[in-house]
Amino acid sequence: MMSKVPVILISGFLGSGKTTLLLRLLAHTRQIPLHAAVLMNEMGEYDVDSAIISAEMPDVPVEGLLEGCICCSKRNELAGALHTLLNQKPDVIFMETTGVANPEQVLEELRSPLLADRLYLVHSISVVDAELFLEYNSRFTADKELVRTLHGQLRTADFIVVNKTDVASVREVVKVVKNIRKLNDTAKLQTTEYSRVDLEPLLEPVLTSISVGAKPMQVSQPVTAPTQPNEAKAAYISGPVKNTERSDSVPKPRSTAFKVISAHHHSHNHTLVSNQPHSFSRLESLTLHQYSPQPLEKQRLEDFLTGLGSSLLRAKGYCVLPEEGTMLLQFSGSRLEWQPTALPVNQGYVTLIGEQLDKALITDQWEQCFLSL
Ligand SMILES: Nc1nc2c(ncn2[C@@H]2O[C@H](COP(=O)(O)OP(=O)(O)OP(=O)(O)O)[C@@H](O)[C@H]2O)c(=O)[nH]1
Repeated sequence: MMSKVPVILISGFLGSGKTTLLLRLLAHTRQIPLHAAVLMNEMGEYDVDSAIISAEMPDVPVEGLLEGCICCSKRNELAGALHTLLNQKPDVIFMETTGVANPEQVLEELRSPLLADRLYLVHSISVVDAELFLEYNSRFTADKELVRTLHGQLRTADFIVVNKTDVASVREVVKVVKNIRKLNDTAKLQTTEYSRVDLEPLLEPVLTSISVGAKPMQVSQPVTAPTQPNEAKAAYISGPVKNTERSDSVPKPRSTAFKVISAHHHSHNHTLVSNQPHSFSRLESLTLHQYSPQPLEKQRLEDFLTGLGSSLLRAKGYCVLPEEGTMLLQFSGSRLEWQPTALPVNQGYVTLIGEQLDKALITDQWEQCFLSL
């Protein structure tokens, strides 16, 4: 009989720190060493997160499912992608969902006959942005489908990472934990920053499966609290918390200055996948290409992104800058991060994810970034 491969599912809202956690897990599996494979699901047309992994760990097999969620529009492609990874005979498969995926449907798919014979879930991890959790909660109240998704991310988890505590006050963190506990009071919960969590207990079932031969397991045994936290700032909470521009000299036709590659409206039609009532999310993505002989200046791009205001929830991509070269751009929670990358990128791009994005205005503003002052 073919042995089953353990799966660790990582979900959580946009920009909460899922890929940051995944990179830590991958680095750790490499040390053990375990042969890990990754299924990456992205809302945009480009697989930024897979590129990050490939740049850091080129030997890790990654399958990307783009422009849709594995919980709805990409659900029928999930089995195929997982079987491709299974052919590489991994010791463990990490699945990272999009920030707007409901893991409840993903778990349902994993239990389907096509997959249940080959895979078993050892952990469902949910990563929460401590700084924005409360804000998103009140902002999206009217979006029933999104609320269901956010709650689904928490309810299905056996391990919850309350991340980004460096940019949230203690009061906020306490409130966030309190809110999470209303939805899930059994999962292990760790508050931390940059997804620094105790990795050993998370990987323990994987090691066990290898030593004793894979045996199916139901979701999900709570993660064993570590005897010694390996990060000073990380803290385990095992139960509910009680307290707390333009030169006319080089005019450019619009079409050469930018390119709107895709505009994806994220809509989960739950009538297709379950008996849930039909409802829609207003979140959408838009990919813009760096496509001009005019260099893209860092400051202009930063002004462009911050100028989009609160409708922009997340932006990521690779930009080729005149001085710095190719840089990975990450924007979440009105914070912008640049990281150098050795990844060969011919043409830069930025994927924007937001609420009711004014595409005409955005593409016009994007064009302005490429025009001489
Ligand atoms: N200040 C701060 N930034 C963080 C922390 N964790 C991650 N980040 C940054 O937040 C941004 C998003 O992190 P990711 O790990 O890509 O988040 P994600 O959940 O995979 O995001 P999506 O791709 O939108 O699903 C990156 O710029 C990270 O460096 C943290 O604890 N504190």
